[in-house]
Amino acid sequence: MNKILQQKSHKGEHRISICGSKSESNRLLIIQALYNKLNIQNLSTSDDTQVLKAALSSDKDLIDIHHAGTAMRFLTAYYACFTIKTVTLTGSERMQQRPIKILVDGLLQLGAKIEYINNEGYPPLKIYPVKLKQNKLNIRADTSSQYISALMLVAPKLKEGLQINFTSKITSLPYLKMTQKLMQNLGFEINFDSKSINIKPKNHFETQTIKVESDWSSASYYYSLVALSSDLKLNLSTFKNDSLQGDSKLVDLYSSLGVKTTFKGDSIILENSNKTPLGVYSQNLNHTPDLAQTIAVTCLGLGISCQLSGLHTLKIKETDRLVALKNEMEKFGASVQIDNDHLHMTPPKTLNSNPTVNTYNDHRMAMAFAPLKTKTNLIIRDPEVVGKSYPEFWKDFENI
Ligand SMILES: O=C(O)C1=C[C@@H](OP(=O)(O)O)[C@@H](O)[C@H](O)C1
Ligand SMILES: C=C(OP(=O)(O)O)C(=O)O
Repeated sequence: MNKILQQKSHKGEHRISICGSKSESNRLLIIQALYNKLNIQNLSTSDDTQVLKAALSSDKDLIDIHHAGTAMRFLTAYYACFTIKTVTLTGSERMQQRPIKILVDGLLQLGAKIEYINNEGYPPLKIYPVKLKQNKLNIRADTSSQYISALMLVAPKLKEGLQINFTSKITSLPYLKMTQKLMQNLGFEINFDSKSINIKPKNHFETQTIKVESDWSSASYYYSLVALSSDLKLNLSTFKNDSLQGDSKLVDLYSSLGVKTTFKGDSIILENSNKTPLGVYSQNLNHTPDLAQTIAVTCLGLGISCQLSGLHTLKIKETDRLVALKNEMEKFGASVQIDNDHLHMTPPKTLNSNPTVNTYNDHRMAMAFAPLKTKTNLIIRDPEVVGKSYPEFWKDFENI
């Protein structure tokens, strides 16, 4: 199948079919588990989706979700509200360093019973079956939007729905909008303003079929590749103009990095516009945190400086992505300064040509650096990490 999809067509375009969005898929799997009446097409093939799917159909007392952040957060809310037996929820060594206290405290306000097994504030968690008593909670939204999405997804199945009040600014906002729109498309009632979200209970759910759009975050590596290759034309499917995914902002973000996007049917065509970017590339990426690595590496390959902000969530992801980016971009000769929320990169005059890039168990480190293969002879360590979100990545990439 991939062979056919990836053939170079007669128009000189390389065609790639990217699997369904992992964020959309994982949200839909929770709704499917709660209502049993949802057919999902084009489900993500990512490891993160597969572990969530397996967990939701498991009757074991110990659930291990490996590196999957959304699975950890969504299942914490799911079990805290609906489990009928005590469950231990754990993950990889890194997952046990990724904070979850904000979500757990929110659930405790509803009357949930959750204990930390090792370190307070971090997985693994022991979650007990209880009857919840409250339908309102106050929660910070500035650390990870996943905590809020987790609560939104379980809310309509709670007897009285849920009122979520924010006690801080919201980070990664488009991911909350994705949860909201996806749920509204399925018929759930949600009111969302800058201070709160109110979700009405819903018991009756008609059988529905929904098709997951392909993953825009995965598409970012092809945007980078096109930005770094003057004569490459790619056809990526299946994408739409009115995406639920905030990372569709790639279209704008890369237009000033020399990539033109054309929507054609259910595909996007990417071409190098041959408009060389000028000066320093400055962006606040708070709405698109998963694109930070791709964009920083594109700028390095293009030989332009970047000043990226809005990055404070990067240090609690698969690895501390700010440190990882600094370490690895410096191997190419770049000068990189980071603080809690920023990354400033000045490229070298000439890229070092043989660095070995470490990937820190982070799929996005491997995929973000891959397009530099057009400019250097880099080696990427542990390339199989890409399975977390895009298991077919190397096959698709090498075919181009
Ligand atoms: O809800 C989601 O599907 C996601 C939200 C984001 O996390 P944060 O809200 O923690 O930034 C993003 O980085 C992650 O890859 C997926
Ligand atoms: C941060 C990510 O995933 P998660 O938080 O779900 O592990 C990601 O895919 O870049």
